[in-house]
Amino acid sequence: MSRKPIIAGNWKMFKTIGEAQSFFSEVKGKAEVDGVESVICAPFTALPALVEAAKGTSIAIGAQNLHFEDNGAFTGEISGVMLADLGVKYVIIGHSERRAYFAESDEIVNKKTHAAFKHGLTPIVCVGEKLEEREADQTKEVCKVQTEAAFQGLSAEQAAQVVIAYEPIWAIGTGKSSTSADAEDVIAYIRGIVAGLYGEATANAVRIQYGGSVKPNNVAEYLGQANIDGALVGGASLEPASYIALVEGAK
Ligand SMILES: O=C(CO)COP(=O)(O)O
Repeated sequence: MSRKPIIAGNWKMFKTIGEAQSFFSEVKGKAEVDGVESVICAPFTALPALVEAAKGTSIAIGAQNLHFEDNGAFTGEISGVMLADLGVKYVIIGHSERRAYFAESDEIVNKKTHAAFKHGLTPIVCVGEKLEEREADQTKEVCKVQTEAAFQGLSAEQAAQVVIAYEPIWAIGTGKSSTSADAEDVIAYIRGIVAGLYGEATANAVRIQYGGSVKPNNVAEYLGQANIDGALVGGASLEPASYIALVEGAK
């Protein structure tokens, strides 16, 4: 079963429109490698310019959040209708920063995942444990609960399209990455959770990324693991040369 590797940059709350455009002009043609999917998840304000710049390239553009309703009195929110209208292809859902700072529950993550599919967007659903949960040996239980909740009510066909990002929270932005063996162990377990819900064929189709202090110098090691299909990268996705190296490292 061959799954196409997927490198996704999560810019978080970084880059103006001009900065996004200049980044894109530097990675165009370079962060495009046969056999590797390359996705840039940018702030909402930079999305129209990036979608325009990405036309005719193999780089896909993603958002970092969406609201689960299509329209309504939800001041400050952006819906799947609006993202699809822009030409956005991916959306990150349930990032640990959104769970921690914006009170996103497993139930909200599930609603957002359904909303993504409703509008033809591919969800990148984030799961992962806190440091205290890891220390209490609860990593797998936390990932099981989050994964099962996120997939609630999805058809097998939809489930196969989900990209899961396993991001141990203690490894995000800390420089303390999980060892590739530990990440592989948890990711293989998460694939088993999907198999339990939908069967082996669906589980074998789902792509699962590792995220947390991924850099050009360690990306290949993660991608070399049997169950790790890509990386969701924060800090190291912000510089063009580094982003290009990440995509090349996923070959
Ligand atoms: O949160 C992350 C990606 O979503 C990981 O961030 P860093 O790559 O900066 O650790």
